[in-house]
Amino acid sequence: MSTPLRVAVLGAKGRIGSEAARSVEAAADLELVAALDRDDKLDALAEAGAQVVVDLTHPDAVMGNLEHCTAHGLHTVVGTTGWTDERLATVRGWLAASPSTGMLIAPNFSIGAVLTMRFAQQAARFFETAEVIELHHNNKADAPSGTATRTAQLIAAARTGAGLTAPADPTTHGLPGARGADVDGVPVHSVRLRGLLAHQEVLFGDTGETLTIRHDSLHHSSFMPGILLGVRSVVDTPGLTFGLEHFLFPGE
Ligand SMILES: NC(=O)C1=CN([C@@H]2O[C@H](COP(=O)(O)OP(=O)(O)OC[C@H]3O[C@@H](n4cnc5c(N)ncnc54)[C@H](OP(=O)(O)O)[C@@H]3O)[C@@H](O)[C@H]2O)C=CC1
Ligand SMILES: O=C(O)C1=N[C@H](C(=O)O)C[C@H](O)C1
Repeated sequence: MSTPLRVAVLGAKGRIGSEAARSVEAAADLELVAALDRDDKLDALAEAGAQVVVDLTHPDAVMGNLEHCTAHGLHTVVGTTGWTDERLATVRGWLAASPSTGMLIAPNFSIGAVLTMRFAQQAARFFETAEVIELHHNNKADAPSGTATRTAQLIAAARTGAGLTAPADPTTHGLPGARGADVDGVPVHSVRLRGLLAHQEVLFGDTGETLTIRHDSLHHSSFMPGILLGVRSVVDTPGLTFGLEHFLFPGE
């Protein structure tokens, strides 16, 4: 048997980070060499001989972590949210200076969520109107969720690809926020409720019919196969990969 891949988890005391650390430990081909959280020194990653670092921390922390990891040639698998075009441009710059290093940023690691995004992309050109509702636990740091933002971007891109434009919203009376956040012309609504984990509905409507695509992550275990796939794949994939679909459906 070949030597296990040495993996570190950042955010290892958190909701998803703790589950990820346990999953890495349980995988025969992986070795958990560091489980770090707030206030731990990033120098511990190199000292532990980590090859891949999984970041499941906070949008305020992720950029500093990735700058350090990339500068030290550590591959990264990133579930932390808060991605903007500017942030992606910044990490691309770091990776360009470290050309053999790989980074996977995945808005969602669960297979059902990745499929939801794909189905939404396919449906977008057949329906004039589309809206996204994402529902999460009430301790989530960001809104809209990374998954909902990506879903809306993919719907908008599919519309553009089909020569369609977002329909005008005729709302002239309302309270601020009532129509959700506008992500590339797609309204995105965020619900935060104790008891929930991570859920999303993509609603499409056209003359006389609607289509609803719904996904529910009921436990953090839903994200683990995707994280492990990312860890095993990123070491052979230099540069930035955005979205788990590139590793789930390679070549498509
Ligand atoms: N892509 C995906 O599939 C998924 C992504 N996520 C994302 O992962 C991130 C974490 O979510 P969740 O586990 O719910 O959040 P939690 O708050 O439960 O966990 C985050 C952990 O990271 C710690 N932390 C904060 N800053 C740092 C730092 N600089 N270095 C190391 N650790 C740090 C936090 O410490 P403290 O509590 O002291 O702040 C906490 O223990 C979010 O961005 C979330 O959206 C979550 C699920 C799935
Ligand atoms: O914070 C969470 O819990 C989740 N965050 C990710 C997101 O913002 O899309 C993925 C999933 O929705 C769980």
